[in-house]
Formats: sequence, structure tokens, C-alpha cells
Amino acid sequence: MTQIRGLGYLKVQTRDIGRWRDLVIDGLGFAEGSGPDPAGLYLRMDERRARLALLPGDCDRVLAVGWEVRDQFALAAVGRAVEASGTPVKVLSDEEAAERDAEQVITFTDPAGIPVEVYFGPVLDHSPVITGRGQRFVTGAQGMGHVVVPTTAMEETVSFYTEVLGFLPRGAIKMGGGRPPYRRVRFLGVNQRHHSLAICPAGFAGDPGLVHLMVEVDTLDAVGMALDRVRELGFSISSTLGRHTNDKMVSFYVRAPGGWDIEYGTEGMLVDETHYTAEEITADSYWGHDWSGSEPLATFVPKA
Ligand SMILES: Cc1ccc(O)c(O)c1CC[C@@H]1C(=O)CC[C@]2(C)C(=O)CC[C@@H]12
Ligand SMILES: [Fe+2]
Repeated sequence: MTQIRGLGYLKVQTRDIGRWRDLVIDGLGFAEGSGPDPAGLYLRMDERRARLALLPGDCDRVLAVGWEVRDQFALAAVGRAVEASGTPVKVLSDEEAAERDAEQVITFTDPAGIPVEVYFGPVLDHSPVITGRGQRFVTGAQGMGHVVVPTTAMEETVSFYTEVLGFLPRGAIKMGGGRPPYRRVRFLGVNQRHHSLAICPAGFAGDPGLVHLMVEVDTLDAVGMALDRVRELGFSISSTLGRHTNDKMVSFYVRAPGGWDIEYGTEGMLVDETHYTAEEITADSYWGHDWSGSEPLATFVPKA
């Protein structure tokens, strides 16, 4: 069994905080939170001080994918497993952990090159979460949502998350049809959310190091209103509204500054591990999810 309880937070560096503010606050209705960098933009979804942190910088890239564990004992177990796998682990100072609103944090780099942080003891903000459309973000036992990361080292990345960190396989989809050897996007879960992580084969995986972040809200109306608003604000819709075949989520994808997407959805299923087996889907959606208007992902475009 995995020690990891869910996706906890995501920290991203960006060249365009202003446009991010339009997208996440005005467009998607995140509540503004607080954090250590006065130039940063911190977004709340729930009682946590910040789930999504955007920090200004000279390029767009992921600074940390944060995974939450129950307590100090679970954190120690994860640290031991990662060290034993041959990946060096750094224990952050109390100051560095406080900056992340956690009691203790360990960090390491996964085989995809993604900076990973595992932590326990998130700091809460008990003030009301005033979201843009009165929507509630679905977090709690399902964590913040899911992230999709690109990798040029598919086998190593998948075995690291499954065999070292204990993520559970939650199925796959073959990319681009074709013949063996197939390339599959693999979905991995740690709680009742169908997937908290998906790993996507990439020919090139540089900045930003993310394909998308999915956040879930409690009503279809909130999804529809967010879709209208981000279009009004001039954001590019990478994929139209549709319902996925694996997690049953109804979502759309909007292009964020930095060349990756935010997936905004509702009605995700809950996995019951007493019956679940890892399935391979043959279509990404029952209906919708038209990607034909998508601008290319920065991740798959080699830098000059
Ligand atoms: C298929 C699927 C199920 C659940 C999700 O949350 C979800 O984001 C997806 C889409 C994954 C999506 C895909 O299937 C086709 C290839 C895509 C577009 C990519 O290149 C990244 C995301 C991939
Ligand atoms: Fe997704």
C-alpha cells in the first residue's frame, strides 16, 4: 500500500503572473490565498493556505509537484524507499518546510526530471473559501486533482511511481493507435480519485514539465460558467467539453501561459479498490473533447 494520500499542491514558475491571475481567479474562480513570496500568486481551493502557487521567473516550468502523506512516520517510510531505490533525497529545513505550509518536506527528482516534494502536516487557513462562482472544489480525500507529466523515460518513470512510491495502476490508453511496441499514457492513483497522476510518453520533455493539471468542481454549471468566462477572457480552449471514458469526468481543457493546460471538470467517479482492475480504454471520451483547435504543447516542442 502506498503511503501517499493524494496530490497536495503544485508550484509553478511563470513569466506571466498577470495572465495567470486572469485565468485562475477571474476565469476558473479559484480563491486567492497567501504565501511567502509577495510577488507570487497563491490560489486556494479549500482549507489549505494554497494548493496552486505561481512564482514569477524567466521561464515557465514546474517547480514542485507536492504529494501528501499522513504523518512523520509515513514520510520517513517514503524517504527510505526513495533512498533505497538509488534516488537521493533531501530533507528540507524547518524554514523551507514553513514556506511550503507543511511541517516537514522531503524532495527528490523523479526519472522524468520532475521536482517532487513529499510532505506531512499541511497548514490550514480557516477563513471562508470564497470562490468565483460559489463553486466548491472537490478535494479532501481525493486530493487536489491530478497532474499529467511528460517523460522520455517511460518505463523508469512508471516503475518509480508504482514500485517505489506505491502508486496503483489505474489503466492506460494507447497513443496514436499503430502497432507494437505501443506507446501508452498510464494512469496512476493513490485514493478514490481515478488518477492523481498520468504519465505520458514524450519525444522531448523540457519546460514546462507538465501536460496538464486537473481540478474538479462540484457542479456542471460551474464548469460551463468557467468555460464561458475563459473564452471571454481570450484564452485558447485546447479541448472542448467532453466526458472521459475512464474517470467519467466531464471537463474542458484551457491553455495556460507557459504552454500547458488546466483541465476543469466535474462528476469524476470514485474507484472502489475491492472490485477495480486496471483497464485499457480505446477512446479518451464518450463524446466531446475535440482537441483539433489545440495549440501544440510546449513540452513536445524542442527548445531552439
Ligand atoms: C484519456 C484521458 C482520461 C482522463 C483524463 O483526465 C485525461 O486527461 C485524458 C486525456 C489524456 C490525453 C489523451 O488521451 C490523448 C493524448 C493527450 C492529449 C496528450 O498528449 C496529453 C493528454 C492526453
Ligand atoms: Fe486529465
